[in-house]
Amino acid sequence: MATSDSEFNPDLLLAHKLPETRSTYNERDVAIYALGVGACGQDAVDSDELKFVYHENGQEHIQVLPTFVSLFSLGSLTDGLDLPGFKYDPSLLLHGQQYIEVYRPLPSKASLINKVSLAGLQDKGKAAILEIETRSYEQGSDELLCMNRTTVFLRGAGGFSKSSQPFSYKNYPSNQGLAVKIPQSQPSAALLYRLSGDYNPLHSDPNVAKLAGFPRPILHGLCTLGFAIKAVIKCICKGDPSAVKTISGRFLATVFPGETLITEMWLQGLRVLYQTKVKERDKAVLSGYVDIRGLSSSL
Ligand SMILES: CCCCCCCCCCCCC/C=C/C(=O)SCCNC(=O)CCNC(=O)[C@H](O)C(C)(C)COP(=O)(O)OP(=O)(O)OC[C@H]1O[C@@H](n2cnc3c(N)ncnc32)[C@H](O)[C@@H]1OP(=O)(O)O
Repeated sequence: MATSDSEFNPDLLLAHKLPETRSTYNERDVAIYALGVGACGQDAVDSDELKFVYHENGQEHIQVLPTFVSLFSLGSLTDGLDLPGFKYDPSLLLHGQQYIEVYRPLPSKASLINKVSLAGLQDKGKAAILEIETRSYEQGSDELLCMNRTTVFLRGAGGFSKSSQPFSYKNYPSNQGLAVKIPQSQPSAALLYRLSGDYNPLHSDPNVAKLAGFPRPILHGLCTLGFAIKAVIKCICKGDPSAVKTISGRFLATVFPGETLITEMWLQGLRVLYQTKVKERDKAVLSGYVDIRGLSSSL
């Protein structure tokens, strides 16, 4: 029997090949990103952060925050995806989680090829949870630089399972997942962060935000993640971004630009557990972990 493209069809969906994307960046992009997640926002000569925006002390290259690689997972995808055999409303999409692995120190400029695949789909009844994996290779050397797994929470797209057991697909094993105050994000935080490439109007246009069910534009999840991981690098890694191996984060609640983010962290061996809260509402908005390569002996 023929099925229409909008009817749920797991065979069609899981066989669907997502297009490769390309990312090219330079030191200017790296610095704009760092400013967008608050680097030097409190102190323009902060010795832990100046290296992310400037050739401090004549250093040869600007250093790259590990969360910068999350930008490679966006590519052309922020405009939405046509998925055969699956129907969803892009205006109700929320970023649910981000998982990042960084395999080597990031160059301050590069051209990358991003291989994109569907890593998971789950029916949660009121929503569908879709996971997209992006493996980024340096053009020329074909060396794998990093991997992002992006979870999107598609409100209103659940309830598609055809049997009594909710549909659940994952192509990877499921065992993968001090207190510091960080500055108040500026009311313009989302407008600055979007210059790093996520132009979704949910973060800038009051009318689009209202249609999606929010009183005003909300902050990009990856901006909150960038603020949180920068705090972990400062407090636990002594400012060394190359100490970060893996990052995992789940977006628990929305953040509005201008709210104060507080990140708390706990060290368990080489894993840092962290939680970010909005101070004004005492609400947890992000939690997760960072796996680090080693600890400085003075910690
Ligand atoms: C098909 C389209 C693909 C497009 C391609 C996209 C590729 C890349 C694009 C990336 C995204 C770009 C757009 C960016 C948007 C943003 O940045 S939005 C801002 C950041 N995100 C947020 O602010 C979301 C904050 N979180 C929330 O508002 C809520 O947590 C929630 C997501 C609305 C869920 O809350 P709720 O409805 O109350 O869910 P629950 O009842 O608690 O749980 C139901 C089940 O869902 C699981 N779950 C809950 N939260 C998440 C989550 N964040 N991620 C993943 N899964 C989640 C939860 O465990 C429950 O499951 P079960 O336990 O099995 O029942």
